[in-house]
Amino acid sequence: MRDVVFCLRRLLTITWRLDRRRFAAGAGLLLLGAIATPLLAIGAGRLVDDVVAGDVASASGWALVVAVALTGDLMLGHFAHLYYFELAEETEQRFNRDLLRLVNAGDHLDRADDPAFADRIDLLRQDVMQMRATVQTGLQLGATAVQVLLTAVVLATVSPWLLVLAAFAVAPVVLGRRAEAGLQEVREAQSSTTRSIRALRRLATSPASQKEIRLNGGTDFLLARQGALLGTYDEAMGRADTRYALLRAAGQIVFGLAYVGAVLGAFWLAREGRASVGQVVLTITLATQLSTQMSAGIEMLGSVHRAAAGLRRFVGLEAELAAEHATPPDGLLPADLSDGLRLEDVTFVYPGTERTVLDHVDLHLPAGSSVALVGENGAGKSTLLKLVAGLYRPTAGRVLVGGTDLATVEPARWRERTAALYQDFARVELTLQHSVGIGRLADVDDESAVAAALRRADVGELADELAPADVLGTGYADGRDLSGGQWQNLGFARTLMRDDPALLILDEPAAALDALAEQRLVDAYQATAAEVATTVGGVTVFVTHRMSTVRLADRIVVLDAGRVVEHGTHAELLAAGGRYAQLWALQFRAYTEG
Ligand SMILES: Nc1ncnc2c1ncn2[C@@H]1O[C@H](COP(=O)(O)OP(=O)(O)OP(=O)(O)O)[C@@H](O)[C@H]1O
Repeated sequence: MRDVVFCLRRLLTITWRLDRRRFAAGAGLLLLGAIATPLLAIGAGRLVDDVVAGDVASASGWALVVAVALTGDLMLGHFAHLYYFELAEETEQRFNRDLLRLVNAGDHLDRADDPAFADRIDLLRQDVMQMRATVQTGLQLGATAVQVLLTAVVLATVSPWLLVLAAFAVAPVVLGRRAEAGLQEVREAQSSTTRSIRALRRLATSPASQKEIRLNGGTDFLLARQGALLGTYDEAMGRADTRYALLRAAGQIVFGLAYVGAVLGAFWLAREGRASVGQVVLTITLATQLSTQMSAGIEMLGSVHRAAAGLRRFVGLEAELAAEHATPPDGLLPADLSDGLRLEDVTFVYPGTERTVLDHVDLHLPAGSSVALVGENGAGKSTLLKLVAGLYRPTAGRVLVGGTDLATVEPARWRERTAALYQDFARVELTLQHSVGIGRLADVDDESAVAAALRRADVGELADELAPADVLGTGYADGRDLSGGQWQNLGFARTLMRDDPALLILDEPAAALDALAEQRLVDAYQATAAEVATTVGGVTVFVTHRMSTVRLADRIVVLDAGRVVEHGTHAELLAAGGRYAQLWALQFRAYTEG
C-alpha cells in the first residue's frame, strides 16, 4: 500500500502543479459521478417504497432523482475524461522531457555507452506510458474510494450489520494486491529475457541491420531465437497469470458469499418487519454496486502499483545522477594554451568492464601541431580521442590542457573549445541549416555562418543541390535522405562551425567518402588544421587508416594494444624501421602491385 500512496501522491502533485484548472475540473466531475451512484440506489429504494404505498407524488419526485442520478452516473465520467485525458498527456510530456534530460545529464559518456543504462532508459520509456495512464486511474481510484465510503454509509442506515459486507469487500482487495505483487515479481525476474527479446526486435527492424539480415536470410533465424525466448517468458508468465487469476477468484468468492449473506439478511429484516421493500432493493443495488466498485478498484490498484514501480525507477535514476553530478569541476581553462595537450601516465578501462584499453600512456601534443594516430583495429585510438575531448575521465593518470588538469576544468569550458567528428558521426535529421548549424549553437540560425562552414568543409556541391530549409533524413514525410558519404560531409561541416577550436578531432573522417571527396576533405582538413594552428594554436588530432593522409601530419603516434609504441615524424618513423615503417611498406606495396 505504501507504493500506491507514494505513487499517487507524487503523480497527482505533479499533475496538480502542471494544470490546476483541468485537475480540479476532472476530479470534481468524477466526484459528482461518484455521488450519483449511491444516490441512484437511494432513489430506487424510495421509489419502490412510494410505489408500494401508492404515493404517486413522492414516487414521481424519486423517479426524477433516479433519472438525474442515472444521467449523472453515465455522463459525468465522459466529461471528466475530456479533462483528465489532456492532463495525462501533459504529464506524459513532462516525464518525457525529464527523461531526455536524464539521458543527456552529465558531462561524460560513461552512461551513454553502457548497454545496461540504455536498457534502463528503454524500460523508463514504457514506465512513462504507464504513468500517463495512472493519472486517469489515480483520479478514478479516488472517486471509487468515495463511492465505496458512501455505499458503506448508506448500507449502515438499513442495518449496521450490513457494514460487515463492506468489511468483506476488503478480501478481494487484499488478495488482488497480493496477486498483483506476485505478477510483478515474475515480470521483474523475466527482465533479462524481455531485454533480449527487445534487442532481437531492434536487430530485425532497425534499418541499419535489416538489409544484411534480409540478404543473409537471417529473418527465420532471428524469429526462431525470439520464439524460444518468448516461449520461456510465456511459460513463466502463464504460471504467474494462473496464480493471479486463482487468488483474485478466491477474493471474489469470499465477497460473493458475503453478498448472498447481505441480501438474505435484508430479506430477513423485511420479513421481520424491520425493513421496507425499498430497503431490500436499496441493499441489493448497493451490494451489487459495491462488488463492481471493488473489482474496478482492484484493477486500478494493480495499475497504480505498476506505475509506482516505474516511478521508483525514475526517481532512483534521478537521485543517482544527481549524486554523481553533485560537485562538477568548475575551474576555468588557462588563458595560455601554448603547452598544448599532455597525457600523463593515462590508463583507461571502460566503466563496467575489466579490460585495460589504454595502458600507461604518456604523450605530448604540442600547440599548433597536427597529430595522426595510427594502429590496428581496437588499438585504442578512438578511446584516446574521447579522453582528450573530456568525454571520459581517465581511470588513472591525467590529461593536461595548457598545463591544467582537465579533471578540474568545468566540462562546458573545454567543450566550447573542442570540435570533433567521430567515426560514428550523427545523422542530424533536421533542415540543412540546423543540421550543420547545431555544431555551434550560438549560430544555429545564422545562414552565413553555416554557408562558411560548408565552404570550409568544401562540400559546396552538396550545398548547391540543397536549400538551407530542405529537411534531411527519413524521419520526416518530406525529408530527403542522403548517402553515407554526404552525411559524413555534413558532419565535417558541422565540426567546422567552430572556427577557433583548441582541439580539432577527426576520427576516420573519410571512411564513407569516395576518392574525390576524400581528397577534398584532406585538403580542407589541412587548410583548417593550418588555420587552427596559426590563429589559435589549436591541436588537430586525426585517425585514419590511409597512410597517404597520415604522412601529412606533423607528428605520428603509433598505438598498439593501448600502448604508445612509436611516435615521431613520417621521416623519423620510416628511418626507425619499426611498426610504422611496416604499415607504410604494406600499403605502398598494395598500391604499386595493384
Ligand atoms: N563503449 C565501450 N565500452 C567497452 N569497451 C569499448 C567501448 N568502446 C570501445 N571499447 C573497446 O576498447 C578497445 C579500443 O577501442 P577503440 O574504439 O578505441 O579502438 P580503435 O583503435 O579506435 O579501433 P578502430 O580502428 O577499429 O576504430 C576495443 O577493444 C573495444 O572493444
